Amino acid sequence: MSLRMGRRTPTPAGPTRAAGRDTAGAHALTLDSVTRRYWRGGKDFHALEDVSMEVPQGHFLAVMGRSGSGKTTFLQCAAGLDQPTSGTVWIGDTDLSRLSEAALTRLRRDRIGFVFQSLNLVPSLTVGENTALPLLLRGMNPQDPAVRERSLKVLDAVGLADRADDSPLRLSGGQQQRVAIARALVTDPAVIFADEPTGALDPVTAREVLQLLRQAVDVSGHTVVMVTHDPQAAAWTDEAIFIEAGRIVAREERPGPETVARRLAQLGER
Ligand SMILES: Nc1ncnc2c1ncn2[C@@H]1O[C@H](COP(=O)(O)OP(=O)(O)OP(=O)(O)O)[C@@H](O)[C@H]1O
Repeated sequence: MSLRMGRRTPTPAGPTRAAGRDTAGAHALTLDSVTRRYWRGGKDFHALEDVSMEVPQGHFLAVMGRSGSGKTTFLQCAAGLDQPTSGTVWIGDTDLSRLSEAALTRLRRDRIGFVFQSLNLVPSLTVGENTALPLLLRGMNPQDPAVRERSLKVLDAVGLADRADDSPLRLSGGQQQRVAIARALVTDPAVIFADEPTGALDPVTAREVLQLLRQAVDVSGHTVVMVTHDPQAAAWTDEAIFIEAGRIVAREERPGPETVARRLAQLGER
């Protein structure tokens, strides 16, 4: 699966949560009646239809469903990479639909962490520099000791502080994915979106990566939204939602691998 950049119509930057919602601040991510339509084959096609959900802070959510069900569309709309046709997405108290393109770019840079299946590390930079990249994009000076300190801290959290000066090319796939997680953590984001983060890894390495995401939730209180096909991966999360034809059709709290596999099989039968 790959993330696609969507086109947005800039609107004036403005404040935040709709009047009347009394849960401000309690949720890291809120979707309210989010619909994403495409014009396809001469008619409207709903890639996402009337999706509402709230993800509390410090929650680990798995987004599951068959191929083409709408998982990537969900992730892209939730992460501000694509604009819903209707409905609203909040990151914390910020209504994404009210942000200009520039403000949205800043929000993605400063308040959202991304971990993709493809590793997206820059081979010409060291592991430490790759980790610090979001800070440098924010305008921090690479020579600032605080940058080095912060990247070493998150690299330490993923067990790779001693590789800070290495090239990412000298790391295994699993180690590179750990660097990607460190990079996602470096800005202390409101939400980390992970798109099949273990899709390219063997089961043992996948387990290490899932353990780190779990730790980011349990130890540091981060919020993680992870798209996955894998029931074993979903079993590390607090909740799995199941998407079919653009709608959330089921949810499981504390999902076990067998329950998730059964749910997925049921989706296949519908
Ligand atoms: N730009 C687009 N134009 C038209 N249709 C689209 C576009 N992007 C996605 N779709 C359609 O929306 C539906 C949901 O796609 P999406 O990529 O969200 O599914 P997915 O669950 O992530 O699938 P996979 O697991 O195979 O990556 C699919 O039918 C897809 O063809």
